Amino acid sequence: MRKLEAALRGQGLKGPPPIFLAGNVVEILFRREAARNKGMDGISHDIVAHVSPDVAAWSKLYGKPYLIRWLSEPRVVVFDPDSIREILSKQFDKFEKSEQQLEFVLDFIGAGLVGLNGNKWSHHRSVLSPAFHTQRLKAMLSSMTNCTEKLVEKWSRRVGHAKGLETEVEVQQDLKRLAADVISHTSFGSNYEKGERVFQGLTLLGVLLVRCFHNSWLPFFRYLPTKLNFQIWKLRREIDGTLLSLIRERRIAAAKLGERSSHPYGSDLLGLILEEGETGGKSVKFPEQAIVDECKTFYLAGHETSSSLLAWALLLLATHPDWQEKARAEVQQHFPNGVDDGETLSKLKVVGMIILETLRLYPAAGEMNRASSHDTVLSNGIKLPRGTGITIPILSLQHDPELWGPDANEFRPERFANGTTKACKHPNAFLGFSFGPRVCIGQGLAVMEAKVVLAMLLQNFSFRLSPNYRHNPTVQIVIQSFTGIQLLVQKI
Ligand code: HEM
Repeated sequence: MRKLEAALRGQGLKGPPPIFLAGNVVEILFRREAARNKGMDGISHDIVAHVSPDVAAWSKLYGKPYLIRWLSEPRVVVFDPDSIREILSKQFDKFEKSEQQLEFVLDFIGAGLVGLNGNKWSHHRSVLSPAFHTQRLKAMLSSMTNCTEKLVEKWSRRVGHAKGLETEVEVQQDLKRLAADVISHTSFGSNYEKGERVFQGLTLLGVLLVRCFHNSWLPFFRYLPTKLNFQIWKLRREIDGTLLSLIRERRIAAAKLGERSSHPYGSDLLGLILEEGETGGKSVKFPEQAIVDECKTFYLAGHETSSSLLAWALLLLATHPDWQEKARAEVQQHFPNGVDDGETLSKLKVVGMIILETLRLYPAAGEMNRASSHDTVLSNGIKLPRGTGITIPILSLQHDPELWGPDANEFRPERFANGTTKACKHPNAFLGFSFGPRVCIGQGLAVMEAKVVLAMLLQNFSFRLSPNYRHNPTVQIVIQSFTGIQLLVQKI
């Protein structure tokens, strides 16, 4: 690693001085925590220096790109969209996720799509992709509307029906519950209650693993027989056991149904994966543990990301009443009687632009990491020896005035009127769902969910900002508001 770092510094890359074992991790966490504890003055979408103060300060001090050390891994923080396109797409086969980057993911959800590289990754991706095709997702519309209906009822009870009545609601927490409900239903259909138990277990596991991560510069800490580790191991066994029993029940039910049904395993995500894994004509069968790990992956990748998007979208609509009105008018035009048709969702252009602009200003994933798996040269001349870590600072890139113009920190959904590639000076500067072969596999599901939820909420309520709201976006797995999002909600 020392040789590798010397080779990077030899090319003129500079960065903050690392400390023994921890590299720059402690300073990054410390800076982010200090910003979070301080909060922001007023509502501004110019949030890079607040959410990623390390990136804002070090890119000014050391230039772009700059060099950090994550524990023992030297990482280049890359800002230039051409280099990012090479890493994610053009030279895709030369970049993967390093063991160090994946340690937490593998401990948490095992070897699913997010945590795999190489041939294993491409096998999983080809088995899973058909489950996310638009036509199959449309079958999930009623799951999404049913879950959202429960939230509409809950808020209606709280707000009351009389005209002019307005109540403060902390929407972020409720939207997290809604997104968990949606992912439980879309993943497990009628077995969603068992699915919910799994997801509650995963939430606790995440908390325990973060505690464990704080000691991760002690070598082998994860393997020591500590009380914390025993708790983690037990919980992991329970979660996997529940998922395995679900899979076996489905297999028995499918064997009974035989050819009498077009989707004998069920038409939720679990059923579709089982169907593809068993009968999709793939040469290598999908083992049970792989399915277990993919179910956990959907939860990790699809829960907090979706709720982050929804919560920020409501905040932005509450603070931009003109866009709230435009979006509501569009929803009322295309869905006069509730959200009842998956085909028509594609007509929600304004809502679609609002979703993209929300993800640009408040991307759920604030950064992505890779490592070079071969000695590689980027077209700007930077040599990346094998094993070099790479950070792509999505948040910073999506707020860069040089790419997005002087209004980069303003909410202007119309910039997406002609799609993501025409929204700014570089066709690949929007990274909300990433791009290239590892583009978010759940993008279609996430956008469909966001459209359904926003449409139903706009049909039923109007939103204004509560004076109790304090703007404090921060990274806690995803970018979310540290103290929730308080809105004044009125029934319409
Ligand atoms: C607003 C919601 C979402 C956002 C913003 C989002 C964003 C992203 C991003 C940026 C990546 C690339 C990460 C990387 O390469 O390091 C990704 C990958 C992924 N996402 Fe999403 N995601 C969302 C919803 C979902 C949903 C609902 C699911 C599934 C149910 C999902 C499943 C995945 C998976 C499995 C990957 C890994 C793909 C691979 O490596 O082949 N995501 N997502």
